Amino acid sequence: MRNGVRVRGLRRVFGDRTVLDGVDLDIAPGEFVALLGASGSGKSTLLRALARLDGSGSGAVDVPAGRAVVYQEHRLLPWSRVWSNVVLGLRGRDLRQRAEAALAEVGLAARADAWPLTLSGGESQRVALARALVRTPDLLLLDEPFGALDALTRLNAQALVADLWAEHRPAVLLVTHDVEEALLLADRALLLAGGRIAREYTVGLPRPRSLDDPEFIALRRDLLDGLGVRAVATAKESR
Ligand SMILES: Nc1ncnc2c1ncn2[C@@H]1O[C@H](COP(=O)(O)OP(=O)(O)OP(=O)(O)O)[C@@H](O)[C@H]1O
Repeated sequence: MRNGVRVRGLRRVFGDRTVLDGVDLDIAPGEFVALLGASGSGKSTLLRALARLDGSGSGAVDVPAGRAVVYQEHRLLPWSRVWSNVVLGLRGRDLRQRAEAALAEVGLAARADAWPLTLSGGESQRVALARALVRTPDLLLLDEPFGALDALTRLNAQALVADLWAEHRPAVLLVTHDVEEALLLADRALLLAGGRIAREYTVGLPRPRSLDDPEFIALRRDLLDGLGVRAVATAKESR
């Protein structure tokens, strides 16, 4: 059976700085959760704990064994062809076929034999998504995966992630600075502040979501308020 995420009382201290101070977090199987918070609030630290890349915290962290992480920078190996990057570290037969199937899902079947340096930023990020998909994760951890993309490419990448999530239904934790991105994609948006999940917003809007929906706009304002950026929101809305 698929399982989700259960974190209780997670604390992580760097030197004399307590970054995570008793985080409780649940993500149900198949649920899409966005994590927002000020720069330095500990979002990536929490994501790394869920990825089990950092075992130095205290508290209980239960996560599914099948996990995949996508970072802001795609981390493709330049000396390996695209398909081989997708299945990097995997063993078994049919690796090429599995890579091609995952690349087809992100619209890059034709680039299987390309070198990573010949790809655009958006294409590289789609390869990174294919590399995550091919592992059929129960938990997909996305650390600002679209942060380095231009606005249009970013919108396309968000739509792709929405489609892939609907198709495969992993539990997702998406770390993002982008309130609209969180509200377009997530079932819940969490605000990390003071080392804890300080606020939680349920995004009960039907998908696909529209930026013009009055409920979307109201939620966006709430979240920006929570992040303490009301002035920016007002300026943007009055344009
Ligand atoms: N390995 C480390 N050693 C020392 N301090 C660290 C380490 N990793 C993170 N920190 C500190 O912990 C705090 C939280 O970092 P983290 O990267 O989790 O924040 P974040 O919310 O993801 O920030 P941003 O939105 O800017 O990416 C920061 O002050 C950072 O300097």
